[in-house]
Amino acid sequence: MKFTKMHGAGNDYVYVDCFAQDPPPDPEGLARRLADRHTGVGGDGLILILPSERADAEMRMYNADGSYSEMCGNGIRCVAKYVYDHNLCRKPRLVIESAGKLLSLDLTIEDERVERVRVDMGEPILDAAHIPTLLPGPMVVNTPLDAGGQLFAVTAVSMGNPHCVVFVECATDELVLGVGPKIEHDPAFPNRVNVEWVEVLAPDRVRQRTWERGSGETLACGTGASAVCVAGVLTGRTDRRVMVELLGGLLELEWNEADNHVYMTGPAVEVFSGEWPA
Ligand SMILES: N[C@H](CCC[C@H](N)C(=O)O)C(=O)O
Repeated sequence: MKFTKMHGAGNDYVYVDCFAQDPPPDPEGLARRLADRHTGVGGDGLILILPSERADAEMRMYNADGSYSEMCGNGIRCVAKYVYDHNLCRKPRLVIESAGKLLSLDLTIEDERVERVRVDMGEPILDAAHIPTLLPGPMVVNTPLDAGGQLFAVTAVSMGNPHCVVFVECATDELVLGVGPKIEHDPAFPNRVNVEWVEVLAPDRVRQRTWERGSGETLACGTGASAVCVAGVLTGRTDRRVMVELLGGLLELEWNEADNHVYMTGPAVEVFSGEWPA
């Protein structure tokens, strides 16, 4: 099986082009094997690129633990790059399907290759029941959550996948790596949850570390940065346009007031290709 390693701001996945080969029969198990950074290719998970009847391509994303995710922001930028650069569809605007949702992406092309992508992430989902979370609604904004014996004010946002945003003075390892997994598995989040730890540097700039559902700490999380942008506005901490500093790079986010859509702009990089024994 041929694969391509790509990353968006350091959030790296193993991509399998299913235009050219059949989808793997056990993507969950394959994701676990491929993601292992010692015995596999190494990555935060597996992303399948498939033909679609409704869009230019379909993305199906699996975390490092094999769990399926409805959406992946850094991943969809790389899917767009792969589709364009590998001549599956050479248009400067692509439509990609993920979990039944159609997303449109605008490509920045230099020397015939995609360098950066602007993704229309659609509208954030704020209704507690649809995050989903058992925390009291209708929306979860600065809501107290006891995790690891500490009380945090959390804001819950779904971008198709669930996020719990926590604004802190300093995103320490104790919080990110210690409390992160406790919140990921907290019964308040029936489908588990991605956890963003955010330092506000200025109304238009934040620093984010992410404990991801199913993958642990990643160098960047695109849907997470989208959730952070929304949570910053809801809690009065940031403007609607914000630069998000992540361990692996910078993402530009906007929660547009006119159409209520979140727009994310960032890089997409192809690292290498290889063969994996069938
Ligand atoms: N771990 C996430 C999926 C990957 C999201 C992240 N890598 C991104 O760029 O959005 C989840 O289970 O919802």
